[in-house]
Formats: sequence, structure tokens, C-alpha cells
Amino acid sequence: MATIMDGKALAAEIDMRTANRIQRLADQGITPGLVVILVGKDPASQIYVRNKERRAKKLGIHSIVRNLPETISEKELIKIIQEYNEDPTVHAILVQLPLPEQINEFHVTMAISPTKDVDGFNPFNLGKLLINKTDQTPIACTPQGIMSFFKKYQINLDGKKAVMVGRSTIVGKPMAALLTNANATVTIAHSHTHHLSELTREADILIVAIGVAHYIKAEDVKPGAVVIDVGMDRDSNGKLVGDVDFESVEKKASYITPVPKGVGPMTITTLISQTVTMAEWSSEKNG
Ligand SMILES: Nc1nc(=O)c2c([nH]1)NC[C@@H]1CN(c3ccc(C(=O)N[C@@H](CCC(=O)O)C(=O)O)cc3)C=[N+]21
Repeated sequence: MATIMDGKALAAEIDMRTANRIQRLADQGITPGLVVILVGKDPASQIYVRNKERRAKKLGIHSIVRNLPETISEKELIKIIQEYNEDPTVHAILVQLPLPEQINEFHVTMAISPTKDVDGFNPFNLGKLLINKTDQTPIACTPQGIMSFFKKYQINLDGKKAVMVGRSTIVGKPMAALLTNANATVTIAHSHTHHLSELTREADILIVAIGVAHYIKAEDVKPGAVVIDVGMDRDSNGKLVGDVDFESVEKKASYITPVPKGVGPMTITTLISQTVTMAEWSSEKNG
């Protein structure tokens, strides 16, 4: 049976360190500020917003949620982002994805100042990640949270075969860059990939972010693999489940993340710790 990687426990451990850093900033009169912009009513985004509000409050960072109507224009949204770019009490801006179709995601990520881009979606920050120059560079929170699992459970990536299923800007691409920078041999698979299960069966490290409930079964997994499930899907009873069929894969993998209490809480912890890091960067620059 695989070791279950407990995202809730690891998140609590990291939050404790973050709390100390928040205290040090408070001693200098600085409160880390995070703005979350939610356009419309995406269900996964609502879970995310609710949970991160709770954690932000508990830790004492200043968190604002801007709920905007589904019908807002791209121009109006960008104007609001620019106001937060200029606001010195705001260190981190997150625009929840997906956005309604009248709004171009690329234009929005371009509008967020690279120094406040806590998701690391701005092309400048993505470019720095790609060339492995990540000093003072915010990096997407879900992939970074996954790297924290590897560190905690002492999973060596050097020379390992890693397969990333999913090529999104929010998970797949930054994850592949982080794994490459950590000397893994990385394959990105996606909806056009032929013979997917032949690839996944070769993976020492298998990361799945495709958004289909229980898509990866035991037969798709190499014995002893490390399996990371990024999925936030609903089963036929409306219960939150992952992209991996946990029950069967657990018997074959060496390590596995559950859903819930796996990757999700780590995304939030990373968001909060990165907000604090960005407040630290800004105080170094101004102090
Ligand atoms: N710009 C942007 N960045 C994101 O990182 C982003 C986004 N947009 N849009 C929506 C998705 C979804 N997402 C979640 C993160 C954590 C949980 C989470 O806390 N899950 C918990 C709790 C689940 C529950 O409360 O039922 C768990 O898995 O244990 C859920 C969903 C981040 N996303």
C-alpha cells in the first residue's frame, strides 16, 4: 500500500512557518495584502476562495475578495487590476480562472504587474521560470505546492521519468518546468496524446491534471510510482473526487495524494506563503 501524502498536515506545518514570517513583517509595520478577483460563479473557484479566506484570516494577512459580475467587460476588469497594481497595501493579485468568454485571459495576465502576480501567470514570470532564473519570481501555486510534497517526503527527482498529464498554464506547463529544473526527464501529455496509458505506465512520477473523475486506473500506473492527483472533479453523487482512481491506484503506487486533503490545501498554503514572500521582497526594495 502506498504512503498517503497528507496535504492538510503539510499545509499546517508550512502555515506555522508562514505565521512567524508574518510576525516579523508586523514588527516592521507591514501587513501582507492579497486581492482575489472572482468574475462570475465558477464552482471550483468558489471552493478555493472560501478556503483561502478562512486560512488568510487565521494567519492575519489582509485579504480582499472582489466579486465582479459575469458580464463585466475586459476593459473594466483591466482598469480594476491597474488600480491594485498602484495600491501599495496590495502585494499580491490573483484573478480566478476560468474567466467568462468576453474576457481574454492573456490580456488579463499581461495587465497584472509581474511584481504582484502571485499566480506566476504573467509571461515575464513564466519566462523566468522556463530559463530557471527564479530569484524574486512568483511561481504558480499548485505546482509549487506539489514540489513541497516531494521535499517533505524526500522524493528524489534527479534523472527520474516524470509524466505530466495536462498542459495548462496554471498547472501542466509550470509543473513541467519545475520538474525539468529539478533534473527529471519530463514528458507532457494532453488530450491529443496517442497511447496515453503506455506513457503513464513508464512514469516514476505521475502528475495528473485533466479534470476527468477517476480517469487514471491501477493499470495505467507503474508499480511503485509516485502519483500526484490535481483533479477537483465531482462523482455521480456530487462528491469531490480526483482524476485518479484512488482506491485501486493506492495498492500499486509507493506514494499518492488523496482528494480532498492533498494538492488542494497545498495550493492555498503556497498562495499565502508566496503572498508573504512578495511582501518581503517589496519591503527589501523599499527599506
Ligand atoms: N488563478 C487561479 N489560480 C488557482 O490556483 C485556481 C483558479 N484560478 N481557479 C480555480 C482553481 C481551483 N483551485 C482550488 C484550490 C484549492 C482547493 C481546495 O482547497 N481543496 C480542498 C478542500 C475541498 C473542499 O472544501 O471541499 C481539498 O482538496 O482538500 C480547491 C480548488 C485553485 N484554482
